Amino acid sequence: MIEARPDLEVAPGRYVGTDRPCFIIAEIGQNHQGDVQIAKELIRVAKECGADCIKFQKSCLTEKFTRGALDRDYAGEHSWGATYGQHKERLEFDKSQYLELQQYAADQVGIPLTASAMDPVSLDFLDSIGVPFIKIGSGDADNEILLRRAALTGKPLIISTGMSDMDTVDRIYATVSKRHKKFAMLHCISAYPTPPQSANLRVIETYLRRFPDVQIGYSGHELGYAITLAAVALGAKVVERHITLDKRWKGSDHRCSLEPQEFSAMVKALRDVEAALGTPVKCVQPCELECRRKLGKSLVVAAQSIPGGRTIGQDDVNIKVSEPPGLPAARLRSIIGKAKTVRMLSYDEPIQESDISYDLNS
Ligand SMILES: CC(=O)N[C@H](C=O)[C@@H](O)[C@H](O)[C@H](O)COP(=O)(O)O
Ligand SMILES: C=C(OP(=O)(O)O)C(=O)O
Repeated sequence: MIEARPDLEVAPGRYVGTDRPCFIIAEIGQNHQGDVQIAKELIRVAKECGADCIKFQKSCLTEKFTRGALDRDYAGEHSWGATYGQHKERLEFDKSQYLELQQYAADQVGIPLTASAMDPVSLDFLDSIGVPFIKIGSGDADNEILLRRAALTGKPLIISTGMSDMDTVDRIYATVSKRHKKFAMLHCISAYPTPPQSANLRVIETYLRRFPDVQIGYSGHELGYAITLAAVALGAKVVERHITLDKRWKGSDHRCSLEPQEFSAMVKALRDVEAALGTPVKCVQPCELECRRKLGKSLVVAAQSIPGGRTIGQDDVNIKVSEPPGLPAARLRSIIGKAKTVRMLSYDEPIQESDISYDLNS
């Protein structure tokens, strides 16, 4: 059971909350290949697919990595340079490119743009260009310095919790909630792709119980989107998935990203799942009435005939599909030994309300 928790305004007028539609982030990440035109195409396509927001990853490389980390060899089929630093440099947009993309997203496409802040300089940069919320990726789930600083901006935060244990997640909650509660935490497994047996979606339920006053979501890296739909069924109110124009492209994330057709199908299926979750109250739905009229069972006369004025006994009644329908089968216990016939009823006749009376003294 998911209790009410305060709504989180993640973009002007767009709230994440228990009774709100799930907020879907299309993570472009580095899938733009370092090309602004591809990035724009991805922004346009993400909007067409029904995403609520698009996201990049912003790093200041010398702030995020040590010299040694930048200089390490990074040969491989998904590498854009001989060293990790060269590879990352190629995939990083600068300030003017961000501003161009931000303007494009706002004016030409109409979708909010944000990015994960992967170091303090990038955090300040994103804050300065007025992104609607700041994403903190799993790589910084245990980075108390960045989390504290992100919380101090006062901006809404969406924080992923891949590569973390519960102590780390508790620390994220403690660090940020000391400043404010305008944040969501996303269950995430940082494996590309994530094997289904490692997705551990029940963690979402754990988070919902353990953190009753913040929003909970899911950032998925599995192949396809069935597991993401299950996350929504378990209560995720923010969903993040990578989007790509072609899964076969060079780059570490393309393979476990969703191509436009698949992303669209996920959004549609996700909206169906949300609608289908409905309410916990069991009741007959208006759309079932047609079937109930055709195949719902009625109380009918089992005996050859029942004279008027007799208290209806167990052997007098059967339950069948009847035309016209009679009293619903569920009324059985309310008439046996309690109701009297007001006229003679014959075999197979549906018993109607007007055919019986109750002796109030019996
Ligand atoms: C943990 C984290 O940051 N994960 C990100 C978000 O999911 C990923 O997009 C990485 O940036 C990407 O997989 C890195 O690939 P490479 O190392 O080839 O640039
Ligand atoms: C690493 C990121 O995300 P996640 O941890 O949710 O995959 C990110 O947003 O940059």
